Amino acid sequence: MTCLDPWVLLLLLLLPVLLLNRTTNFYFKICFYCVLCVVFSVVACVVCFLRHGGRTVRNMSIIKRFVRIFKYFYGLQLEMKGAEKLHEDKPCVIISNHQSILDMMGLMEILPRNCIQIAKRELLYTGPVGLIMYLGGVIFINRKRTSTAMSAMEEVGNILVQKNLKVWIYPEGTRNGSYDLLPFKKGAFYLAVQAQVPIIPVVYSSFSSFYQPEKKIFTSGKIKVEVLDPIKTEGMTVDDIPKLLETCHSLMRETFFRISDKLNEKGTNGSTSQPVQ
Ligand SMILES: CCCCCCCC/C=C\CCCCCCCC(=O)SCCNC(=O)CCNC(=O)[C@H](O)C(C)(C)COP(=O)(O)OP(=O)(O)OC[C@H]1O[C@@H](n2cnc3c(N)ncnc32)[C@H](O)[C@@H]1OP(=O)(O)O
Ligand SMILES: CCCCCCCCCCCCCC(=O)OC[C@@H](O)COP(=O)(O)O
Repeated sequence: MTCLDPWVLLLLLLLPVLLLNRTTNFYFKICFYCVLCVVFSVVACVVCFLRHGGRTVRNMSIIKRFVRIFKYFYGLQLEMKGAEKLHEDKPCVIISNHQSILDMMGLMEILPRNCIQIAKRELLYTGPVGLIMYLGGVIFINRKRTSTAMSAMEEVGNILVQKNLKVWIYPEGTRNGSYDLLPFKKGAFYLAVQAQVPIIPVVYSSFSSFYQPEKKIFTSGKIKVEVLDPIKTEGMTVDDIPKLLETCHSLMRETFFRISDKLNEKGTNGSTSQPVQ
């Protein structure tokens, strides 16, 4: 027995109490999510290096396998509709709503082959997590400098068709936990029009039925995912971008409301959920 043993014992006795308390349970789950990301990233980095020797989008299939385990720890169920639309072997721009760091679980559940993602540059500096993103071929953009972000995305546009790639972009440009979509940034639409490839919108239902950071709620739950029909951009020019953006935004917003559980006035999950049609 070492002198630390009473403390370990105390912690073990306190653990059920901490896990039963809503606030500590919330922080525990978030911390555990970060720990999972870091630990799995370290392991995945080694596997990626051994398998492909460096940065390539093919590493995403390895990353996907690891991240798909996360949902079991959190009791999350994902219900997909129209996922086959993403797997056609053609270049496209995929846009989806972005609610939280938890999105990554939903992303990896449905991510097609040869699909790169656009992320904010700051994520590159998150140690092993940044390294695994780099190895997976994620394109990092500096949101504070529109011109460099635009040219990084333009480069993606140049190779999209040539290398038969897909690109996944969060057009809201930031996480948004409110029960609505933010106005869209324009980069994804410039990219699609520039490369003359279709846009495929993907909508995730609101997490607020099981995850509300402001109320420290994080329970098990279900995420509905709906892949909408591709929107063609062939023949479109820069002048058509505002209308294209508006069409995508309203289609996604409509779908978001339809598949999300409505909150009641207390901000908790009510019984007004609508089934996916
Ligand atoms: C094994 C275990 C592993 C565990 C670990 C996990 C590893 C998992 C691995 C991998 C998962 C990866 C997951 C990644 C997730 C990351 C999520 C994020 O980081 S979300 C933030 C970054 N994303 C974006 O920001 C969206 C893209 N943004 C844009 O497209 C913007 O439009 C941007 C940055 C290009 C410019 O943004 P602006 O804030 O300046 O706003 P605007 O209104 O769009 O543009 C300003 C002006 O520039 C013009 N413009 C924009 N793009 C243009 C273009 N390409 N050409 C010409 N003009 C353009 C516009 O027309 C506008 O002009 P006018 O105001 O209308 O006059
Ligand atoms: C030093 C180790 C830290 C480890 C932290 C691990 C955290 C896991 C992060 C998983 C990647 C999730 C990507 C993501 O969702 O990033 C948020 C950005 O999209 C938007 O950023 P913001 O809302 O504009 O701040």
